[in-house]
Amino acid sequence: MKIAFLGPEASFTQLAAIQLFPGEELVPQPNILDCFEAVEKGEVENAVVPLENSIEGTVSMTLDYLYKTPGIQILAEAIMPIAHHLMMHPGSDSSAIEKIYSHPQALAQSFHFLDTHFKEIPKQDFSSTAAAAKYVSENPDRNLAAVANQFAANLYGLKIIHHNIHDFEQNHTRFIIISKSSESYKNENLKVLGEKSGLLVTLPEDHAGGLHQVLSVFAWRKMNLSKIESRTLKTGLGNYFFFINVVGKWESALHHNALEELQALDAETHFMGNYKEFELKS
Ligand SMILES: O=C(O)C(=O)C[C@]1(C(=O)O)C=C[C@@H](O)C=C1
Repeated sequence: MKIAFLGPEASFTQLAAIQLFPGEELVPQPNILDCFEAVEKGEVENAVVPLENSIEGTVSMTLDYLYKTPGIQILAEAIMPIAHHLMMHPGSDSSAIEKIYSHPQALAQSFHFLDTHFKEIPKQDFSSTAAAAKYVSENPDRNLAAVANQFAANLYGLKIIHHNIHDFEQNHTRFIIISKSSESYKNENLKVLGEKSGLLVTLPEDHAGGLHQVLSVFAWRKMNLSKIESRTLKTGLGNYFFFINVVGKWESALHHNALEELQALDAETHFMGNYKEFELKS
């Protein structure tokens, strides 16, 4: 089985993919869009992408492509502890850092540390923490630094100059397995933390109480929502879709006619799947 992941090697997403698909062929992708396209084109069976972080919140590119890519299902979620370190080429001068590179999520999760200690040093977004580490290792003649994990430091031969620079100790990222199939994902080696369903809902034309109507579909059925997040449709200010998580198993008739009721409200609804949440090691 081929699995796409946000690469290159030693990205946090790869660390998640290795635990989710031990022994399978992992195919690194330059960015999150490429992961979705690889699944959509059938180049791979599944992909692992980051969805949300406990410090910085949702990875907006993932949410956007969940909405935009037709026929995508979520097969599972996986929660992994995240530790960011600041690293440089061993021969570089850590007192004269020229620029700090990393994924925007990693820079944001380490914002206070970087603003306190390296306020004047320019930061630059990269497609992943591992890509930033790889770039720093390929430019030993400049005093560059990357925010990445221990595996990236080892793989790309970088020296960690500051450990655990993420601003909050409890730092976890939620990854999802995306696929065009809806077959259930199982992994006996991972602890199951819970179960939920994901829905993407676009409200009927903007009218007072529209969101209330949508939420009431869940409320009177006593469907517990663990997340509801609005995200711009990019069709103009104030136009949103909502990503909604319903806790627990997606029961039979009761929950299914919730989808019919949402459609009846002209709330465009995509059911992304009923899936388990697994615990990963860092
Ligand atoms: O850049 C990486 O290494 C990734 O796997 C992406 C990502 C993310 O987008 O959230 C994954 C975990 C961390 O939160 C930091 C970055």
